[in-house]
Amino acid sequence: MASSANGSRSKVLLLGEIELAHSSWSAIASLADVITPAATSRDAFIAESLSGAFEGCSVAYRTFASFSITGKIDGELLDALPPSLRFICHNGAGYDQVDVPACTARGIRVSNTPTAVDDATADMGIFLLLGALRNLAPSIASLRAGEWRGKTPPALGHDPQGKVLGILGMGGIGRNMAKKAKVFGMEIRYYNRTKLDADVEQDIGAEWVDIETLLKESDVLSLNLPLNPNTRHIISTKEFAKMKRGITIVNTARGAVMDEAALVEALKSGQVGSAGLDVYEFEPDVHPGLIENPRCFLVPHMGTHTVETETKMEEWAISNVRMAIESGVLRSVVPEQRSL
Ligand SMILES: NC(=O)c1ccc[n+]([C@@H]2O[C@H](COP(=O)([O-])OP(=O)(O)OC[C@H]3O[C@@H](n4cnc5c(N)ncnc54)[C@H](O)[C@@H]3O)[C@@H](O)[C@H]2O)c1
Repeated sequence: MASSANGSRSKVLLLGEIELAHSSWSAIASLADVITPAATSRDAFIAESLSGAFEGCSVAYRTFASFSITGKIDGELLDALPPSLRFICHNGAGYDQVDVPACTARGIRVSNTPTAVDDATADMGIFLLLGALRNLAPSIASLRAGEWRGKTPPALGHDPQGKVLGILGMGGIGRNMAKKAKVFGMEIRYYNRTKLDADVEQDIGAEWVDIETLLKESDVLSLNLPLNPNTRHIISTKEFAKMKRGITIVNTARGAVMDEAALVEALKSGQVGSAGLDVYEFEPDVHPGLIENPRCFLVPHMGTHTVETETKMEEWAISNVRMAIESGVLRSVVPEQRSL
């Protein structure tokens, strides 16, 4: 049976719910004691931790939704958690809710769930791309309001065929989306910090361009890069001004990689023709300028919201918990900690 350094049974802190992978989680519960916080707010969580409730926990499993209990996993929170904590297993590909440098400074390793999310999030990207290009939001609303196509006919949409799709951030989701967009007859360009190997580029059928060219030549721009201090507001007023007038913007990454207020202005002026958005800068609040704009095709952060993908993500995150308990290593440590 897995045990901690002092020979006692391992303890796992469960932050959030297990929704689907119940039998894999039961197997964890047979290996380790599972501690669940009673707190429902950050202040109460910190107080509960300081009272010793999580003493001896070496691994934490956390969900995106557990942010409502703990807030950001930052230095303040880590200082309140017991020094026994060595691993944080995040259920999600994007881990901007976790301050990785603060974890690294305390010797805590962080994992995420790469690849498990690729198909579902890229599918959502394609759905938003088509919905925004085809200008579907007003007709969906008018039909539901019992007005068929509305009081005035909806504006004509655009076809994806022959359009340039620019992908900013060509990781797992970007590459998956590129392949799917190709089937719709789109020409794929991308900018990534590191250029893909030539054989991968050829397999996907995508051409690397610098970021200026990507902004200037894309008919549709899809944001697929992580949110971190380098990428926050990577797209704002200055970048919109460099784009083709009437561009379509798709964002399934994180709201704050784009300056949402600047997007609202660019939509108002017509510089941005339409937007398909899954993510927002201040979730769950959505800028009223997006909600009231009929050229915005909006969904509420539904990228991975399928039985199959949520199951895969939970299984993946749980496999990190299991490896941490059994072998003291993580299956998928986040890129920033790979060289440590
Ligand atoms: N909407 C959703 O439900 C949902 C689901 C999964 C992931 N996401 C978001 O999508 C993001 C991408 O996910 P992924 O699995 O493809 O990640 P990934 O790590 O596989 O790919 C991200 C890519 O972005 C590149 N990148 C990083 N900084 C860059 C920069 N400044 N300029 C250009 N490229 C840069 C990286 O080199 C990498 O290739 C995640 O970080 C997450 O925030 C959202």
